[in-house]
Amino acid sequence: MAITTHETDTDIQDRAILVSLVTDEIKRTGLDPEYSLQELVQLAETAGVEVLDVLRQNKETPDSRWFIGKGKVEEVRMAAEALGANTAIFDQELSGAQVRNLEEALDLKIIDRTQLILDIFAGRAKTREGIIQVELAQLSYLLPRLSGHGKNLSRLGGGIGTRGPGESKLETDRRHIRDRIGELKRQLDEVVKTRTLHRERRRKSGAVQVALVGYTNAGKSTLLKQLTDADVYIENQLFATLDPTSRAFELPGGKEVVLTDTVGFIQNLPHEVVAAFRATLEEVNEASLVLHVVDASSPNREEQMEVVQRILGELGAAGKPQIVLFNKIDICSPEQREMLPSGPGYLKISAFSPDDLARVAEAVQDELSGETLTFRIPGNRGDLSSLLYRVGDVLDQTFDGSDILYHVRLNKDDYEKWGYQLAEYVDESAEQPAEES
Ligand SMILES: Nc1nc2c(ncn2[C@@H]2O[C@H](COP(=O)(O)OP(=O)(O)OP(=O)(O)O)[C@@H](O)[C@H]2O)c(=O)[nH]1
Repeated sequence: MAITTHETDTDIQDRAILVSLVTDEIKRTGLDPEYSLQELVQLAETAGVEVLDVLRQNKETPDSRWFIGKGKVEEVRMAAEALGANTAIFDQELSGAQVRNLEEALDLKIIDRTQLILDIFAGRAKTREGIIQVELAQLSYLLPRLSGHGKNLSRLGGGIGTRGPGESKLETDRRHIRDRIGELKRQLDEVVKTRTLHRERRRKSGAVQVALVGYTNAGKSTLLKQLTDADVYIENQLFATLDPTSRAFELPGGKEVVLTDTVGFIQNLPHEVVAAFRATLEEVNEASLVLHVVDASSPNREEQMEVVQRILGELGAAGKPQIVLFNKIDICSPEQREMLPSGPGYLKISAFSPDDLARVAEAVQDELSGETLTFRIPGNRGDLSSLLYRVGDVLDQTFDGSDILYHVRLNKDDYEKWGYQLAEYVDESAEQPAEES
């Protein structure tokens, strides 16, 4: 028997029917709806939901009242009754009216993909910044979906879709929610300011940043832990990491860099999430190097890599130097291994293999170490001499008439930033000192 949505016991186990509507528009995007649905199953399980059945419909356009066709509504109702479901989760975004109509027709709690992701985020956020960002994303999502009386919200029972902003808060009117959004944005601005100060401090201290990015569940946290011995939360679940975690990571040459794990990416990452998490995600822009962790064992590896590149592009980080780490090679089939691209910028690894971790550390060191250049600086340009000392590692200096010759080791990122001032002083005829081994 279906449990009605009037229940308020927060311990109720959500038992859900999953529903996917494949419209012509979705077909045009080229995204695989079956893959999306598989991911929805994983998301639901991550949120602690028991998935009872999965129903699909193909339809040119969504129904404006129920999203799916009327016949399909009846099918969902019958399945829910037969299996004892209390929730229906839709793989696509629903409008407020569609949620209300479906609730009425089915007497089930109605959740869509975005709400499910936001709900997982709400359960995971730990830092103040993360908590503010999730609430902001949830309220931005809910505001345009509020009915005049907020009826759909007050009918929500316990379990998924109800974490984060408390029910009493949700029952208040739109103005109240707008005020709260304004307040959260102010709080977030404060947090962002503090974060910017920290970044400035890190930059001044010369700490080099390396960002781990990747599709959710690719193994970013595992790598962070393995590379730095950090105590990091790892789960075979989506979005185990929500708040960015930074740890010192020592390179083989002894230099320390700051390694940061960011929130996992996913296709159709709700735009409320991207907007609210922009400040966190933009940490990637501060990095000198991006380590793109890929689950090489996933049958959807290529789509996942594309999603990550697209989101990096949206964040303005597409041009960053990048090393692709094909992770979980230990569980890849020989065919999967063979399909992987190889060459510079690609490594095939298992996060559990010490040898592979050493190769990662070496690749990071090589990528960051940059090159040694000789600069011929006129003796009266003390400003350029001090710039060289500030941004590079001056190996030695010799006088040549009124000029000073500097041998300087510059990392690529610094050279990109400062090179324009120094480029015309590079002395290409000078002999480079031998590389340190
Ligand atoms: N077999 C195998 N499993 C791995 C490897 N690396 C990570 N895993 C497993 O993959 C799962 C996900 O790992 P996480 O490190 O939590 O992944 P994540 O990318 O941080 O995930 P999000 O927090 O969702 O972004 C865990 O069960 C890990 O134990 C690997 O090299 N080989």
